[in-house]
Amino acid sequence: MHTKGNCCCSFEDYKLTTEWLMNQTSHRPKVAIICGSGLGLLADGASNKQTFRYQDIPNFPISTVPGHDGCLVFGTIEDRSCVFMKGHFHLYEGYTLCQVTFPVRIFKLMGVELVLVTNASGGICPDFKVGDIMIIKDHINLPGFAGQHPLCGPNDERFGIRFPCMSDAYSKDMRSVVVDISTELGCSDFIREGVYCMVSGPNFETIAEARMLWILGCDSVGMSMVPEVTVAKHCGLQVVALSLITNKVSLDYSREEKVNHEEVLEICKMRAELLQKLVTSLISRFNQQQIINTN
Ligand SMILES: O=P(O)(O)O[C@H]1O[C@H](CO)[C@@H](O)[C@H]1O
Ligand SMILES: Nc1nc2[nH]cnc2c(=O)[nH]1
Repeated sequence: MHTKGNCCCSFEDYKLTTEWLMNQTSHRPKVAIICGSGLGLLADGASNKQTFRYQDIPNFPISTVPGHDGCLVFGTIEDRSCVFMKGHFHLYEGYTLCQVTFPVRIFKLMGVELVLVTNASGGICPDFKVGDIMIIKDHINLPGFAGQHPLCGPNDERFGIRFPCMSDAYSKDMRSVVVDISTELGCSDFIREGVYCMVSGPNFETIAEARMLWILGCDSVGMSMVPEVTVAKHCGLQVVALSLITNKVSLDYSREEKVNHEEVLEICKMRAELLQKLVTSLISRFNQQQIINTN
């Protein structure tokens, strides 16, 4: 791999990994599901599964965070091939954003059309409760403001244009499908919509930082997803993103609770089944409505 700006992967690196995977599996997924912290269980609902450990896939980074299994699972849901990332990558692990987003371009080259991202985040909006699921309607790329952006460096036109538009990263139509499905599943009480802010982590927020994020318009905060969504949008993939509110972020100096990663994983376990139902129904609805090309 060569390095230029934040970019450390060449088109040949992406091609090599894609060809390797396509030679190993007959699955040709149209949907990729990126499972956030503790949410790898989302893959359990698929059948005809074929699993690859990240360390066995050429050029793939390796997961180092508890709650991220570190494997790519191909499987079918409602007769459609999907690919699940059980665990994704973070800046705080020491990866470049090129490495963090590497799988997204592999999905693109494999023929994926829709990326469904899940993650865990802290609720800033005081109305949010632990266990709520926030449909992401927009994001703030805080590391991006400081130049930590996955598209910095030479632009490869084979993936997308130099200056991509991000104002429609999370399509309204897709978001309304999620709302409809949650009503059908009887879980609309847990569903919220809001703005996710990415910070680099790995520390959780100070109270002053949390207050600043609330003033800036953020409803929840986490340490992932925005680079993957940015790269997905850049290469023309559709995106749906769901964030599980695993804790309430303290905006008040008198609050005694202290957040920790174990609590985050515990809440993910508690909501995994519901999220799995939601994801499965979403994939089947997208198929029915031919939001995903069925060829
Ligand atoms: O965004 P995901 O990986 O779901 O997880 C969130 O939870 C972890 C902290 O507990 C961080 O990795 C944060 O980003
Ligand atoms: N930055 C951040 N990431 C999280 N992931 C889960 N909860 C949180 C949180 O409160 N803050």
